[in-house]
Amino acid sequence: MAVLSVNVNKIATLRNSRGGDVPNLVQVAKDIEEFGGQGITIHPRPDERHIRYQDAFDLKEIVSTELNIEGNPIPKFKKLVLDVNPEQVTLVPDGDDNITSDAGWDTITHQSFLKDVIAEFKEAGIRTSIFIDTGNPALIEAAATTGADRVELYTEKFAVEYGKGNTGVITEYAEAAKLAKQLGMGVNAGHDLSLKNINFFAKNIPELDEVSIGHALISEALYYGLQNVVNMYLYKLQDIH
Ligand SMILES: CC(=O)[C@@H](O)[C@H](O)COP(=O)(O)O
Ligand SMILES: NCC(=O)COP(=O)(O)O
Repeated sequence: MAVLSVNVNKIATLRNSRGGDVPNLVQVAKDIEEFGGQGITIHPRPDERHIRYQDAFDLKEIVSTELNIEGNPIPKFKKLVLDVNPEQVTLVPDGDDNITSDAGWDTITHQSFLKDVIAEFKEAGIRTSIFIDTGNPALIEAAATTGADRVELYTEKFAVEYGKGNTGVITEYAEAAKLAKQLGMGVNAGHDLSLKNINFFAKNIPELDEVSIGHALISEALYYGLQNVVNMYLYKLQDIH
């Protein structure tokens, strides 16, 4: 069964909206683990509009499952990750002013940059993952040459097309996952995964190691409650192969 890593960016967004400490990010992360969550994901952005760099240190102290830090490896992000030493780092090619992540890496153009960054993180004992688009096998092949442990399949297109009933979109994800595994990499996935689409996605991607889910999960928790939602995802991910 794929590991469920809960992205808590939106908890930090809510906290920051009042400038205080409600909700308390560390407590929410502890509760998510208590409810069955198998990982905590954060994506500190350069303007720290939701996750602050200090949050990464605070979470490292208490996360007992797996801390995954996502971001573009600009110098201050690299330093943060090396100082915090999470279980996993996911490299995402975001611009500074991105509203959210909107593309995977061009692993061909940035092959040597990624190789160097990945070597540094691996040296520190941190598992590495590269955020990647599907549909072009050459990008997965180039990802493998960087030494990355895993790829994270960027699932926005899947979510949009599946939402319109175009279930055939899964083929490019299935092929990308299969190729990544053949090349010796693990397979993560994320972006816009939700209670509506997670079961179909996971059922069709037997190679799936981990999903990171935030925006939809926190929105769904407004209706069902956080504990129920975590368990609904676990149920939809369990033993489906
Ligand atoms: C890498 C990725 O897929 C993103 O979904 C990201 O982690 C979410 O970031 P925001 O919460 O800033 O939209
Ligand atoms: N890596 C994807 C992630 O952490 C969460 O993305 P989203 O569910 O907030 O779209």
